[in-house]
Amino acid sequence: MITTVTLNAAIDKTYVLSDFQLGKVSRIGQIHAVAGGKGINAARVLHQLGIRTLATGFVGGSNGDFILKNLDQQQISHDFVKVDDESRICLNIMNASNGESTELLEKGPLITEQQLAEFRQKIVLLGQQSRIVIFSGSIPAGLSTSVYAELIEALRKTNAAVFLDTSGDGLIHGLKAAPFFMKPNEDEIAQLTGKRPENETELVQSLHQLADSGIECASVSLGASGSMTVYKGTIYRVRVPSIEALNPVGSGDAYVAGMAAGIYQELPIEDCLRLAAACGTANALSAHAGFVKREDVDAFLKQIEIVQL
Ligand SMILES: Nc1ncnc2c1ncn2[C@@H]1O[C@H](COP(=O)(O)OP(=O)(O)O)[C@@H](O)[C@H]1O
Ligand SMILES: O=P(O)(O)OC[C@H]1O[C@](O)(COP(=O)(O)O)[C@@H](O)[C@@H]1O
Repeated sequence: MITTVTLNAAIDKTYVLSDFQLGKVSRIGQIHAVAGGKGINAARVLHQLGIRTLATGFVGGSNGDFILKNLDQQQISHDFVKVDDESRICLNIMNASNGESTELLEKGPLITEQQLAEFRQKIVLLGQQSRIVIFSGSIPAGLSTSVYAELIEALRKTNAAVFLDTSGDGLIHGLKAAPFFMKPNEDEIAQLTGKRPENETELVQSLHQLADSGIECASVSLGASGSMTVYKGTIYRVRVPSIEALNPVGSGDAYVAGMAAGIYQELPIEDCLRLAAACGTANALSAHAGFVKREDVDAFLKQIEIVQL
C-alpha cells in the first residue's frame, strides 16, 4: 500500500471564467469542487492508476466533512485525524480567455500538540503497512516547520520509503531527514540551495547538491519543459510532449504519484520517470486538480523523451 499524508487538506475549488480581471465584477461559468491538498491529489491519481492507496492527515469542520464524503464517493480509502478548526478552501481562478490560473490558498486549521501526537501514532502504524509514505503540501497553523523532519524520523523504524513534496522552511528542515525522494519545482530548489538555477548546467549542479545531502532520488519539475532528476548520482533530462494545457494545477502532485507508482511496482528508474512525467502531463489536460485518465497516461508514456546527461 502507498499512504499519502496531507497535513493541510483542502477543498480544491476551481472557478472557470470567460474573462477574469482584478478589480472588476466577474460572473462564474463553471465551478468544480473536490477533496484536495497535495497528498489527497496524489492519492486520487494513485487510485486512478490502480494502486492500493490510503489518504491520511488532518481534517476539520464542514469542509472536512465534504473532503471525507468526496473521498468516499471516489472510493479512496482514508484515515484522518479530526480537528476542531475548519479545513481550508484553495481557490483556483481559471481565466478561459488566456489559460491563466490564479491560486488563492487559505492557511488552514490550527492543529494542537495532542492532535499531532495522535497523528504521530497513526502514521507509524500506517508506515508499518506501507511500502511508500508520501508527505505533501503546506504545514497548517500550530505545527512547527520541522514537523515533516520529525515524522520522517518517526518512520525510520518502518521499512517505508519516504517521499516529500513541500516548500519553504518545511522543505529545508525535511531535507535534513533525508527522504528517499523529493520533487522541488524551480522556486523550491532555489529555497533549498539558495540559488535559482539559470540554465541546465546550474540545474545539474543543484541536483548534485541535493544528492550530496543524502537524497537518493530528486526531481526538479519544470512545467511544460518537463523535468530533471538525479538518481544514484546519474542525471536524467525528461522532455514532455507539447499539449494544450487546460489546468496544470495538481500536475506536480500527479508527477509525484506517478513516480511513487513506478517505485512501488519496482519499475526500472527510466520507466518510473516516464510514468511520473506522463501523469503530470495528463493532469494538465483535466479541469480538475490531481486527476488523470489512464488512456491519456498511456498515450503520453510513448511520447516522453529521456536522456542521461
Ligand atoms: N503545460 C504542461 N505541458 C506538459 N506537461 C506539463 C505541463 N505542466 C506540467 N506538466 C508535467 O507535470 C510535471 C509537474 O508540473 P510542474 O508544473 O512542474 O509542477 P508543480 O505543479 O509542482 O509546480 C512536469 O514536470 C511535466 O511533466
Ligand atoms: O499545501 P499547499 O502547498 O498550500 O498547496 C495546496 C494546493 O496545491 C495543489 O495541490 C496544487 O499543487 P501543484 O500544482 O504543485 O501540484 C492544489 O490543488 C492545492 O490547492
